[in-house]
Amino acid sequence: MTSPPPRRAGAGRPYRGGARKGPAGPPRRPPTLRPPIDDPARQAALDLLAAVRSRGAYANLALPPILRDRRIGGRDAALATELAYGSCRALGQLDAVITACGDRPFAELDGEVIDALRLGAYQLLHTRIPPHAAVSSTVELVRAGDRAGAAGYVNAVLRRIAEADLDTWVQRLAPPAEQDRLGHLAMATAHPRWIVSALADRLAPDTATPTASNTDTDTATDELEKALRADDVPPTVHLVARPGLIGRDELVTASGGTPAQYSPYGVYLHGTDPGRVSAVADGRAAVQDEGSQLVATALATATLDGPDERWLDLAAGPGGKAGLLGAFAAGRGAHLDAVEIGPHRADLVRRTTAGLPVTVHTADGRASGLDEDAYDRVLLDAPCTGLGALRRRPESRWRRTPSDVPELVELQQELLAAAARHVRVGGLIAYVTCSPHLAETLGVVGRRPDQLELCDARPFLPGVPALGDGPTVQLWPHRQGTDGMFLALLRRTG
Ligand SMILES: C[S@@+](CC[C@H](N)C(=O)[O-])C[C@H]1O[C@@H](n2cnc3c(N)ncnc32)[C@H](O)[C@@H]1O
Repeated sequence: MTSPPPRRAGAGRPYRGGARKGPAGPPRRPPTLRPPIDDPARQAALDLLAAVRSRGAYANLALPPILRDRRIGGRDAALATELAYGSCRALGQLDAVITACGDRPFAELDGEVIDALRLGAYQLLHTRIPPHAAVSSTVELVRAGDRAGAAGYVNAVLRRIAEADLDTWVQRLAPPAEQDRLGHLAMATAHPRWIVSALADRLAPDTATPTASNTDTDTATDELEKALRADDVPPTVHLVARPGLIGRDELVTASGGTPAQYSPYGVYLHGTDPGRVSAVADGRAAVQDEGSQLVATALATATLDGPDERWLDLAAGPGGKAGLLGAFAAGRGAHLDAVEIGPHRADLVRRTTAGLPVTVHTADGRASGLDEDAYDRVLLDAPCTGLGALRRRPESRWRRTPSDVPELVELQQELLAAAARHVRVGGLIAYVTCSPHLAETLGVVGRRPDQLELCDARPFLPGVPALGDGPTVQLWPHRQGTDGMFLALLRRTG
């Protein structure tokens, strides 16, 4: 049964706002004249949405200072975080519903009006906040803001949205799953279609073939949906006990956490602020996703013949893996050169590796001037789309575009060629991305320089389940609970 098309809201309303272009547009009230709004959580979420939209802020970096400066804590902080991050994650899906319910082209709406509509739509479609409270609280914020004249329009659109739940809107607006499986999943899980397609290609390359059975396709769709839904689950904080500096058991006791499942150095924190763990404050431990711990540990423990003293990290900022490798190096009489192109990020590497046998170089890894044919172990944790870490960056899925991929692949290939020049014959390179995209992972490794041979990486992640057929490794949030890290171990043969 098909649902009736939604009625559109807003006809006859006085609001005449459009996208603001330059200084023109309706006059604004000075901010100082705004009546105070007693809704700190929603106001914070609304301001975060404005920062993400108007100045390209990263939600996970911009929200903490907003909360801190306004002294928002406890339940209000939790609500602000849920509304702000949730709205960022669901952005494209919310916009589709808003577009269906409004009578004005989305592109012509004022930015502030869009923010309010997103905030209201998120509450209506993704939370248990009663619809009347979601609508009225959002309209109140608009009334108190710079676009007070749009309050009636926002009220009308939100009331129209409230007429149906999320599943109903997905059925109405998404392409039917039988006709367009990926397009339907994109709307249902609030992801851009190209990302759905990229994950589908990586998870089940052969279900796209005409010989794939319906059961294969159903199983692949189930797993794809799990992978997409995992992007909406905020990750547990993981700590790494830097080997030689603090034991894992000691860190468990000191932090009140629990031992990680797979990384021998990992600890899961459950609600404790890592900033309050003294071992983190003094550098014996650090916040680091378990997947990052596993790939760095694999490089440090992979079998190597000959000398094992000179290590290189060719794209090191902000220094998580350099910190772990530096701790391993300290215990083994080795030294790590860490290269990072961004001066600020290079400083972060210096800070996190202070006291360890690590030298940081601010340079382009493609032409760093460091010795060639010289390094025993090389990490190339390449700049990438970050599609394996979308759960950490709420707005990121909507900001990345497919056109980012070829540019990054070119850089990844150039950096891998540089790594191949720096490593000695018989030495090892770990090529790592926090993206499962085929072009950035198997594609780059498939076009590796001739002198690099692919080794089986799986034995160096002992105890980690679901690693597949090898020789490379792809970790997934929905399989191992880690970020979506890719690892290829490459040995130079000539
Ligand atoms: C994926 S991050 C590395 C993360 C790091 N390994 C960690 O665990 O904290 C990639 C880094 O490469 C840096 N980068 C980008 N292009 C580079 C280049 N041409 N040479 C060196 N570093 C580069 C980026 O600034 C970024 O800090």
